[in-house]
Amino acid sequence: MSLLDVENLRVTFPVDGGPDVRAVDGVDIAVEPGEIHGLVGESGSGKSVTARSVMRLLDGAVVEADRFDYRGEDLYAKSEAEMRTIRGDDIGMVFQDSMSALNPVMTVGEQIAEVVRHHGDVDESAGLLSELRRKYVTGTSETAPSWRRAVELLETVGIADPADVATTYPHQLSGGQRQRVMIAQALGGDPSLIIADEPTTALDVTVEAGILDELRRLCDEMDVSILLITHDLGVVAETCDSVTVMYSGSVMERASTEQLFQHPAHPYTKGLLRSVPEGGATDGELTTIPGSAPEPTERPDGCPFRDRCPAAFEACADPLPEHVVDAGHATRCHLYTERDDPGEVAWDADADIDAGVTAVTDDSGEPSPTEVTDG
Ligand SMILES: Nc1ncnc2c1ncn2[C@@H]1O[C@H](COP(=O)(O)OP(=O)(O)OP(=O)(O)O)[C@@H](O)[C@H]1O
Ligand code: NI
Repeated sequence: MSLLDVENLRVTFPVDGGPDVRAVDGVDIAVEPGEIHGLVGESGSGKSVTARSVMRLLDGAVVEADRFDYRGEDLYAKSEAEMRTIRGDDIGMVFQDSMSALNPVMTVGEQIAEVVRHHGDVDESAGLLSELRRKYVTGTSETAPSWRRAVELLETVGIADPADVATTYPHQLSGGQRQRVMIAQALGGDPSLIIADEPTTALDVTVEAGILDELRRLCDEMDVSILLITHDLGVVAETCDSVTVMYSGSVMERASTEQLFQHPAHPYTKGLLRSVPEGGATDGELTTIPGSAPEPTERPDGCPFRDRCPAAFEACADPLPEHVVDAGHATRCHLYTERDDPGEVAWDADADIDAGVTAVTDDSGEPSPTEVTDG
């Protein structure tokens, strides 16, 4: 059973006096126990909205899905009180912006200890008076189990001198250390799933590599699954077991990392892959595909990528089909569907896509759409 299993997720933001914004438009996503699953796509593709829908943190949005199971139970059937326990205890979250996610006037040790106490694994009196004493008089006693656990967690995420660091405030730490503190805090609830939304985007490459290693190690050693959101396929290559590629609110392709890199099926994936240099590391944005993604309100019918796709043809205006490439590997692309007209069956999708993608990245400038409609 998948740890997280979401089918046909649609998220709509009602807009006063304008068309509603359909930020996520039919997304399937599954995270298996013990894996790091990457959610990758350009800015605005709906990655963060998808992640926040798992935490049920989308105020004002209409969230619909055919299935929204976590550990086999419908998350959207839970009460708000049950959700509060799940957030933090069962599902931890790590954000890109550690400075605004952490409390500036509390020591980092205190912030981690608070999550540990909330989780309830430690035997400590937790009455209002002792909370007030901890917060405003002396802070958590350094002999308290929750404090000792906080120091342990800081050590777990690779912080040197954890006992000292625990007594510091967020602004006294580097960006990389703060990211590690947020991971330690997420671990404080002993979660089964950590959702990390671009956790390394603001960091330089060496610090980023250290944190990705840390996530990989936590997944392998601590039995925690991770949904890792990134716009960087280099990060996916280095860190993830499997991956979902999103574009403008839709899933374009799902595969194991190996399948995706060795046999990419969707023209969008192929375009993205061309932005990853040999060796996997990238220095940032995925920019080799000419043009930009449509706003949710200006999405064309059918495949949202068709205006930028070098292999697009008239069927791409029809609703996206799903094509199974291999076990665990699926793509949503009309190039792979059987065509109704028997006169047009000879169809070498790979050649067409490859030709199209080459045309797009050709030095000659403008993309030259491949003629694929005349069979
Ligand atoms: N509260 C909101 N109201 C209206 N539209 C929203 C809201 N939140 C997000 N959107 C829209 O939903 C779409 C998806 O946004 P989302 O933040 O999920 O993208 P993303 O893939 O995480 O991008 P990035 O890489 O920039 O973080 C965007 O077009 C965005 O403008
Ligand atoms: Ni985002």
